[in-house]
Amino acid sequence: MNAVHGSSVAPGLLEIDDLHVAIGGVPILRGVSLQVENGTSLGIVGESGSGKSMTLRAVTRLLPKNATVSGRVTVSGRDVLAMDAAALRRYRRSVGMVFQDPRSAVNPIHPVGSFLLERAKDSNADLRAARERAVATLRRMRISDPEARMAQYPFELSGGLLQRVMIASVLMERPALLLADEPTTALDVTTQADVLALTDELRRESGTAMIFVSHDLDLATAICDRIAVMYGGQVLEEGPAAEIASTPKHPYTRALLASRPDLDRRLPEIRVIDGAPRAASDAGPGCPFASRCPVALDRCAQLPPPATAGDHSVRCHRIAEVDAGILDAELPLRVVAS
Ligand SMILES: Nc1ncnc2c1ncn2[C@@H]1O[C@H](COP(=O)(O)OP(=O)(O)OP(=O)(O)O)[C@@H](O)[C@H]1O
Repeated sequence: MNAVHGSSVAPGLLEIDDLHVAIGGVPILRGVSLQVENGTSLGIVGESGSGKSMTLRAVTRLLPKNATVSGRVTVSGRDVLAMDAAALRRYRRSVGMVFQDPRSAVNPIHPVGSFLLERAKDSNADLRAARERAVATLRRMRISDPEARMAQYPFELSGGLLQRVMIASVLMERPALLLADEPTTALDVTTQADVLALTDELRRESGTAMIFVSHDLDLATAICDRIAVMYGGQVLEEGPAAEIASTPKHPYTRALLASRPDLDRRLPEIRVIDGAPRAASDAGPGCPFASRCPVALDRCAQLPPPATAGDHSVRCHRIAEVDAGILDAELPLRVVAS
């Protein structure tokens, strides 16, 4: 499923360049640079508090009032940070957004059909055509008996079904960009996989690019073209999903992979990385992972700039040794259960 589309030469649909966000003077994002090309998907992965959601919020300027922002965010060449209120409203309407809890995004007192029709009408004034389009989209999302579903209220639908309705309604408008923040975290594992596979299928059909935020590296590598690994408000590694999954380089990415549950062995426990994640607000100029990193050196007190090989970049002083396999014992990709 992983494929890298587009050319690294063509300008991206979305360009984030040296983005800094502070809230009430507390640094949250510390120089995030990312690119998403038309029709491709980027997974942003990291532990809680690493700045994934804040990055998405900065893309739509949905930040707290006391936030200060610097850097550049451009979408199709338009400078998002410089938009006036009217331009920002238009721009936000053009971006699809899906959040963790579908119930928070729908009005509980209206049937789901009214919500879908509202969206279908935006691009088609004819009510009958809008209804047909809404029903077809539900069917495409493999929702059985879509006409009956249209008359149901949100509480009558399971979380998985309601999230599928939400995603269908967002993709119906064929946005150039879909922002999905942990869209399946509230669902059980099997439903998660189904919903994500369908989302990916539909977004590819409509040529929609996606940023998929998740703490689950496996899930993100399964559906995204590229992966950015964030920690402490910074991107520590970025590259093609298949490469990140097979040859992760940053010690933090390796720790994330090693700490996932071992499904092959059906071990129920989830292993965690030793130590607590560090918030961007606590980090100095050094690598934010240094205090938990098994191979940290004194020089990790300064985070190096990204070292790029092909289209895979990593911020780590020990990258040459990682590449040479010298640190494999200290940075295992599988932790053997004791
Ligand atoms: N409204 C806010 N005011 C102040 N700090 C905030 C606010 N929202 C988030 N933060 C802080 O910003 C940092 C990044 O938060 P963010 O929500 O982007 O993390 P995340 O990686 O998405 O985590 P999670 O997976 O838990 O959602 C955290 O340290 C968080 O405490």
